[in-house]
Amino acid sequence: MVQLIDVFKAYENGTKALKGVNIKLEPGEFAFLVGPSGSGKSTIMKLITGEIAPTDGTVVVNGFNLVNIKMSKMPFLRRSLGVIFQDFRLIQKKTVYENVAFAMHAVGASPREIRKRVPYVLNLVGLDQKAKMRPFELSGGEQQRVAIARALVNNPSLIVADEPTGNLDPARSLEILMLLQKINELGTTVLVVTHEKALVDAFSQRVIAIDNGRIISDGMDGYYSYEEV
Ligand SMILES: Nc1ncnc2c1ncn2[C@@H]1O[C@H](COP(=O)(O)OP(=O)(O)OP(=O)(O)O)[C@@H](O)[C@H]1O
Repeated sequence: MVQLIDVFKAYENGTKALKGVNIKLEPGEFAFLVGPSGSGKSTIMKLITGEIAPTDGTVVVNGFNLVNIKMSKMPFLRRSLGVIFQDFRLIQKKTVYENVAFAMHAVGASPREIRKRVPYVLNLVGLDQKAKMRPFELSGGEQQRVAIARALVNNPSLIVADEPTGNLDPARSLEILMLLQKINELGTTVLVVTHEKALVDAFSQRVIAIDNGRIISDGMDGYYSYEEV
């Protein structure tokens, strides 16, 4: 599903963001990626979405080897992947329904498929009653749930979320992670970047800890190794 093998990333200014990273995420897994600011979390997310390329090593996502992927294959990778950001990135002029429908329209879904699927995902994230509202009329937690519905609507096999609770209060953050866990239980692989220890501790899930471009622990034991650094 996701495999990083001996991945190195040096940015153009010489910053060595990743120094030999190995991560394997099996289909259907849920994992947190944690680490201090500047440790390389976003770099890993950008490698997985194909936004940037590694300097060395191999990145395989949903069966696509991103090191030598043909440009013509990129839409297929993108379709198999849902991405969630800290700042929601919704279209303010569109309603909740339209924001989610737009993601289906963009990949060529028929109006009939859109009419069937959008209400289903809005119901899944608990927003079926707010379909006609626009993002500015919603709370932060609700806006993030729209973004989750949008990420889910094309039925991706993997969802990656980069600090999805960074703009939310603790109660809303917990709700969003519980929703991502529910989506995982329905079969989608989920990788969540966060630096909020309390949140990670609230879940019994795999925690991959990175520091200074290297994986320093990976398992179900939570944050311990990370705290000791
Ligand atoms: N485009 C870039 N050009 C040069 N250096 C970069 C670039 N993006 C990130 N870096 C550097 O790479 C390292 C890892 O950055 P990255 O954004 O992956 O960290 P992070 O763990 O996501 O941090 P944060 O929690 O603050 O978002 C840092 O030293 C950062 O300054």
